[in-house]
Amino acid sequence: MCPILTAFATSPDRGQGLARDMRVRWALEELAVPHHVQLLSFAELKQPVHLARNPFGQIPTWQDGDQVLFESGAIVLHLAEQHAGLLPADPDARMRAIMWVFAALNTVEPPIVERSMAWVLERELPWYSQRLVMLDERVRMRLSQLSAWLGTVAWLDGDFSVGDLMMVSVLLRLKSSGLLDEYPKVAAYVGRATQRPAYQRAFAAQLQVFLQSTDA
Ligand SMILES: N[C@@H](CCC(=O)N[C@@H](CSCc1ccc([N+](=O)[O-])cc1)C(=O)NCC(=O)O)C(=O)O
Repeated sequence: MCPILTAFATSPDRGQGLARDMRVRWALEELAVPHHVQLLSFAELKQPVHLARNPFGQIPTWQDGDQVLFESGAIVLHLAEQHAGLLPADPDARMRAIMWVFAALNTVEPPIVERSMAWVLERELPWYSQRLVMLDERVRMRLSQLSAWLGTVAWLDGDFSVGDLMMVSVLLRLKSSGLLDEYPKVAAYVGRATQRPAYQRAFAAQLQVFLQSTDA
């Protein structure tokens, strides 16, 4: 039985690859793991059968036989542990790659998501433009720090790893903001990663879902 990844049947991002199944799709392609994608409607997310997989009623989830996981970070790390290619063999380098996954999810993603959700939920409110200045500055701080860390290296810590996959996945949510372009080293880093054939295959697969949906 092929493992199953769940994803949106109709993603609000209209095929831009911003929903969090994309980072799992990317890892699956990097690791060449056969899998089936089960597409769920928003209503199905909240049905008991999916809540049994993820109590928060969200995608992605990963089901491999009796094992069921939710949280894209946990799924990606599980895949990286199970299959060679995204985690170094050296124990210290391995832990540093995992460290960068947490940095992506816990330090870099929060200001990016807060900025993105403010646009979705607050852009009509009178104080939005003032708040956006602060939100942009908090994102710029992380981009500036990443830029300084990257310096002249290709990836965050040695070879491309699960840490880079997660960091780039988080940064891509800034694609339309223009903020990435203010930091050429970070923009080039994201560009390098999205040129990877595995990313391209994963992106094409999720785009196909949108193109085949009634929303296209
Ligand atoms: N921490 C969890 C969060 C998962 C999550 O946020 N899932 C979202 C989709 S990815 C988040 C997302 C949604 C849309 C865009 N977009 O750009 O349109 C980007 C990201 C979801 O299922 N939402 C449905 C719900 O909560 O009812 C993880 O990393 O797996």
